[in-house]
Amino acid sequence: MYRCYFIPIADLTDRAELPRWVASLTRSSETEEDTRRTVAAILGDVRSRGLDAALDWTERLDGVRLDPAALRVSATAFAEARTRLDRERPELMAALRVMIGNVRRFAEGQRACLHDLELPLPGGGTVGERWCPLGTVGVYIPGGRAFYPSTLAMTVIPAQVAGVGRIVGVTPPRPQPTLPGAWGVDPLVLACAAELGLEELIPMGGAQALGWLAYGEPAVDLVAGPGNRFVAEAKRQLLGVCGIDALAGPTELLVLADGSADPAWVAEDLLAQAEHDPDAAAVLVSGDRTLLEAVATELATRAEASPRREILAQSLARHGRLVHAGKELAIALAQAWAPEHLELCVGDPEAWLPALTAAGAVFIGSASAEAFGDYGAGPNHVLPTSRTARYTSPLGVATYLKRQSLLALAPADARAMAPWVNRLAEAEGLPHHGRSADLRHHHP
Ligand SMILES: NC(=O)c1ccc[n+]([C@@H]2O[C@H](COP(=O)([O-])OP(=O)(O)OC[C@H]3O[C@@H](n4cnc5c(N)ncnc54)[C@H](O)[C@@H]3O)[C@@H](O)[C@H]2O)c1
Ligand SMILES: [Zn+2]
Repeated sequence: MYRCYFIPIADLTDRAELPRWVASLTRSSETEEDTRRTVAAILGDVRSRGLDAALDWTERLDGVRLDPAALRVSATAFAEARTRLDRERPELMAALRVMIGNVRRFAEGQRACLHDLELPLPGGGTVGERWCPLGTVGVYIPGGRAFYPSTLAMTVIPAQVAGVGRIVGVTPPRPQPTLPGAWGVDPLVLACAAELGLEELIPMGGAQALGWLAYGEPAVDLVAGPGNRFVAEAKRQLLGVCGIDALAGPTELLVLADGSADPAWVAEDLLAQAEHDPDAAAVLVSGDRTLLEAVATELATRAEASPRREILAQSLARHGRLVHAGKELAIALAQAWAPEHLELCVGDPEAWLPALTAAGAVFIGSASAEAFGDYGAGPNHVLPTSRTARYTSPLGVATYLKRQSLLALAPADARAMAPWVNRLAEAEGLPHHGRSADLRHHHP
C-alpha cells in the first residue's frame, strides 16, 4: 500500500528551471476558497454575537460545551499537572525545564540587542525611538491532532521577555477529560504553562478562538502562534483589527549536503520533517550522486519501518525531492525557495553561509540537526513558511515590541528648522504647517 518511499533522483542543471522547481514545492490550495468562506462566517458570527458565538462554534467543531462562568483553565489544574509530572515523570519535567531555560536565555539575548536610539540636535534637543512592549497579546497553541508544549514555550517566553502586560493563551479543548477544570487540555501543556507562569489559558481553538481574542473581552493588540489552515486564514482576515506575527503554513526543510554527510543522518532529518504533516516538504540537494543514492535507500528502509509511515508516504510522495545539482545551483534554489529550515551538511558550511540569506533558520554543519531547533536549543521554532522567509523573520522578542518615534526639540532647534519647514509646507500647499512651525521661529 505504501509504495511511495522511493524518490527518484532528479537533475537540476539549468538556472532557468528554478521557477518550476520552486512552484512544484508550493502546497495544494484546492480548498483555499472553502477555508476563506468558513473562516469569514465564524469571525463574522463572533464579531456580532461575541462569546456566545465562540462557545457555539467550539461545541460544533470541537464537541465541548464550555462554561462561560469558568472559561479559563483553573489554577488548580495547572498546579496539579505540574505536581503530577514532577512526581510521575521527573526526567520529562527536567527536559521541559531545560527547554524553557534555553528559550528564555535566547529571548533575553535578543532583548539585549534591541537598543533605543537618541540622536542629538544642534540646538540641544534630540530625536530618537524606543522599543515599547505591546499591551495585550493572544498566543495560539495548536491542539487538534497533536499537543505542542514546545510551541507554548516558544510563543509565551518571548512575550514575557518583551514585557507584554497580559498574555492570553488559547488551545482547543477536547471532550476526553484530562484534569478537573482543564477542558481536556493536555497535562504536559498545562505543566508547561505552570512552569512558565502563564495565568490565562482559554480552552478554545480555531477561528472562533482568534475571533474572540480580537473582538471579544481580551481585545488583543496582536495574535501570534502557528496552527492549521483555519488558524492561518483567521489571522489573515483579522490583520488590521489586530497585529499578527506571520502566516505560518506547512513546514519545510531543505538539506544541502556534500560527500562528507552521513546518509543515515540526512535520511533521518528528512523523515523528521516529513513526519509532521502530509503537507510537509523535505528536500535534499547534493552534487554527490553516491550520497543521493545512499539517502534514497536509507529513506525507503527507515520509512517502511516507521510508526508514522502513513504520513511519511503522503508527504514524501508529494513534496519529497532528491536533487542532483552543483553548489551554485543548490544555493540559487535555496535563495529562490526561501525554505523555513535549511541544513548545511557540508564539510565547509561557513563558506556556504554568506550567500544563504533567504531561509528562516540555518542549521550549520552536520551536528546541527533541525530537531534541536524544534525542541529548544534556543532560537524559536515558529518560523516563516511558504516563501515568506524572503521578507519576514522568526517569532521572537521583537514580534511583541513596537518602535515609537520620539521628537524632543529644544527652542533653538525649532527656530533653526522653521524657515525650511515653512518653505516645504508651502510647496505642498499646507499653509498651517508652515504657520505652526513659524510660531516657534518667532518665539523668543
Ligand atoms: N510552524 C510551527 O512552528 C508549528 C508548530 C506546531 C504546529 N504547527 C502546525 O500547526 C498545525 C496544527 O493543526 P491541528 O489541526 O492539529 O490543530 P489546530 O489547533 O491548529 O486546529 C484545530 C482547530 O481547527 C478548527 N477546525 C478543524 N476543522 C475545522 C473545520 N472543518 N472548519 C472550521 N474549523 C475547523 C477547530 O476549531 C479546531 O479547534 C499543523 O499544521 C502543524 O504542522 C506548526
Ligand atoms: Zn520538526
